[in-house]
Parts: sequence; structure tokens; C-alpha cells
Amino acid sequence: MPKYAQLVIGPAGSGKSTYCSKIVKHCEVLKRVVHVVNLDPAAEYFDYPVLSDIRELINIEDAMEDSSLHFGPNGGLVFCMEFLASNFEWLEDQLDVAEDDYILFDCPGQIELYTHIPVMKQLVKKLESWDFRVCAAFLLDAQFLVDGSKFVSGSLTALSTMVNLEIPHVNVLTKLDLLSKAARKNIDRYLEPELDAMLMEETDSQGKFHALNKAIAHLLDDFSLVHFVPLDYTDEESITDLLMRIDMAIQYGEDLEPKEMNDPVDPEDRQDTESYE
Ligand SMILES: Nc1nc2c(ncn2[C@@H]2O[C@H](COP(=O)(O)OP(=O)(O)OP(=O)(O)O)[C@@H](O)[C@H]2O)c(=O)[nH]1
Ligand SMILES: [Mg+2]
Repeated sequence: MPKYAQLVIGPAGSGKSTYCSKIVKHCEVLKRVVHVVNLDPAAEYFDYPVLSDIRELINIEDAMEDSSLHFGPNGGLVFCMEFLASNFEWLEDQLDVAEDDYILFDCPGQIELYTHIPVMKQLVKKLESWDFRVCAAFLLDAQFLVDGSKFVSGSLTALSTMVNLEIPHVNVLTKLDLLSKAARKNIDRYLEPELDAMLMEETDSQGKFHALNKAIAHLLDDFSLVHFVPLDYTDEESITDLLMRIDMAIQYGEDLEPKEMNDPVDPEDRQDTESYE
């Protein structure tokens, strides 16, 4: 039986740890088993129960305090992730959970881990070799959609992650609740963006890179390369909708036994069936 995993990724502070915590709470109500693994060696705070925590293997302080390494926080983080990659058997032991389990991996926010450093790709390959179906949930702060050039930049980051990881990929817009009323009204426009129009509204439309932004916007538009799913924690339906999209991407549930099969049969029902037979 396959297992299921979401790599929760995205820029620093985009809401990855909050997402893991909210999804766990949402699934608890549905009586769905979802575990979380913290893969951020620099994590200081999260409020979900962890199945496993990379800080037990290596902590960012270890990398920074080592007098032969002399790493700062960014180099230290990359070092920690590479250390994980050379100790995948540790992770395999930690993931020794029941079959058809579902795991969220709360990843670090350093974007180069997803765009050109091979560690996350190696992690994906390992998870696949352990029978996991993996989907990336790429979180992006909704503030990235409020102007055209930010949108192009956010979309390109999402795209390069998609191309690098080569797994089903769902882009998620977080912090919608922080948008102003006017911005929220415009949400449809952000989700099906007319990039051309958005770029035209830029105050700096004569800017040096305006033409380049416009050309990239056309490319993204013409090939329908990047789409975003809005996530608003104050709206339960938006969590359900997002989870359904991710489940579909990894075909979660297709191999599950129908629940009724395991339900104890009511003796009265059995009598009815027998007499009918
Ligand atoms: N209002 C609001 N705040 C949010 C939302 N998601 C996250 N936050 C806040 O944004 C801040 C950063 O959230 P985290 O979940 O720690 O973000 P992260 O991506 O895990 O951050 P790093 O691990 O440092 O990359 C916290 O203060 C959260 O409470 C959201 O949907 N709405
Ligand atoms: Mg985090």
C-alpha cells in the first residue's frame, strides 16, 4: 500500500508551519490520520505534535558553532539539509508508521533548497523509493499578488521549484485574511490574473525591466504555467477544497478499503439480510 506525503515548502515566513498545524487540526475533526515531520533545523516554534524532528539529528546551532565550519545561518541550514541527505536511513527509521499514512513535511524556508540545491530532489527520490506518493504544497504569501512585478517574481519562484522537484505541485496562497477589503474583492483577478493589465497599472511602467516582466507575464499566461489556490483558515471550505486538490494529485484514498467493510454489522440487519436471502 502506498503512503502519502506533502512537502510543505515556500519562501521564509510564508506560513508553512502554521499550515501544518491547521491541516492536522482539520484532519483530527475528520478522524483522518496525519503526521507532521519537522525538517527545519532552525525551527524555534511550532504547535503541532511531531512524528519526527530533524533537530534530533542535527540542529542549526551545531553547524554554526562548529569552529571548523564557520557557517552563518544560511550556509548552516544548507549544511544541515545536506547532512540529512547523507543520513536518510535516520529518516527512514523515523517514518516507520502504519501503512496508508499521510505525512506533512514542514520544510525550511530557504528558497534555494528548492530551486537549485539538489537536497530536496534527493529527498523526493528517497520518499518515492519508500513507497510514498509525494506532492509539493508551495505556499506563497498573498501579498505577492498585489502588484504585477511581485506576481511575476513569485510565479517564477513557484515555477522553478515545480521544474526542479518534478512532482505534483499545488501552489497555495496564504494570509488572505491580511488583505484589505478592496484587495479581497479583487481576489478573482489575482487568481486568474490578467498579468498584462496588472503590469500596465504599475506606477513604474517605464521601469528598466518593465518589458522583460511583460514578456515573462505573457509566457506564464500563454502556457497556463502557474495557478494558485487560495487558503483562508477562517473559511473551513477553503481548507477542504485545497486538501481535496492535493489528495487528487497524489490519488489519496484510491487504495483505501471502503469504511463500511470494517464496520461491525448490526445483528438485526444481518437477520433482515438472511430472511431476504
Ligand atoms: N494572518 C495570518 N497569519 C498567518 C497565516 N499563516 C501564517 N501566519 C503568520 O505568519 C507568521 C509566519 O508563519 P509560519 O507558519 O511560522 O511561517 P513559515 O513559513 O513556517 O516560516 P519559516 O519556517 O521561518 O520559513 C506567523 O506569525 C504566523 O502566525 C495566515 O494565513 N494568516
Ligand atoms: Mg516554519
